[in-house]
Amino acid sequence: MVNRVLIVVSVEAEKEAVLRGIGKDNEMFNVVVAGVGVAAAATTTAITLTNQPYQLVINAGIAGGFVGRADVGSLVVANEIICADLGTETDEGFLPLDQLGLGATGVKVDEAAKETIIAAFKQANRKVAAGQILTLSKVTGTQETNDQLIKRYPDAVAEGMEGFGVATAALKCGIPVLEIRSISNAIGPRDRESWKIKEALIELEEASKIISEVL
Ligand SMILES: O=C(O)c1cccc(C(=O)CC[C@H]2O[C@@H](n3cnc4c(=O)[nH]cnc43)[C@H](O)[C@@H]2O)c1
Repeated sequence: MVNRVLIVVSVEAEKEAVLRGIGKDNEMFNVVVAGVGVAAAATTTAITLTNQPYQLVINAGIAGGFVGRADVGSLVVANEIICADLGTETDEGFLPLDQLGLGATGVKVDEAAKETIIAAFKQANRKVAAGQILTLSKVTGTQETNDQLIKRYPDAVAEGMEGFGVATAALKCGIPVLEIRSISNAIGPRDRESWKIKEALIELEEASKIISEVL
């Protein structure tokens, strides 16, 4: 049984969806809006974690799903939170920070909490995929970048823009972390009109309700 959980989202609409799911007076959870991107996510998470004790941090929100791995309208749960653009370009391709000996680019999630939540999603007949969730500082908008990412990360299911920031802050504060997102769009050539944000927020609400029942 987890006593207090911090949920970090990037925009107000995600916070509202999460609160509809968990109940707005649920004292077990604190939902904070960090803003978009790793810097906002890391600083907000670190400041919040130093103000009060927490037993778990969850980065939640909407995300892009890799085609064939995570469909629009489904849920994704990270087994590892990866910063996919921290490193260097070379003539032979991208080299991540860890291969340069300069630090880690992945944070493992809390295994027990992850398994509990995946089982609960399945029990509730939600469509869910588990795998790496990539953090990028820009949304993938071409087929070429999509193809490079799926080649570099065969286990990746989705991409967002905050996970690694939240995870790094949680790691440095010694608090376990999860990343859970609902898929609003397929990753690939930019087609903003096709994003199903309303539907993804409804699914995020469903996911939050289930999370509040099992944690
Ligand atoms: O316009 C709206 O109503 C609205 C409501 C909720 C969220 C948004 C966002 O734009 C959230 C940005 C947030 O979404 C993540 N995201 C979603 N799809 C992708 C993607 O394909 N690649 C990377 N990130 C994605 C990301 O974490 C952003 O912070 C708008």
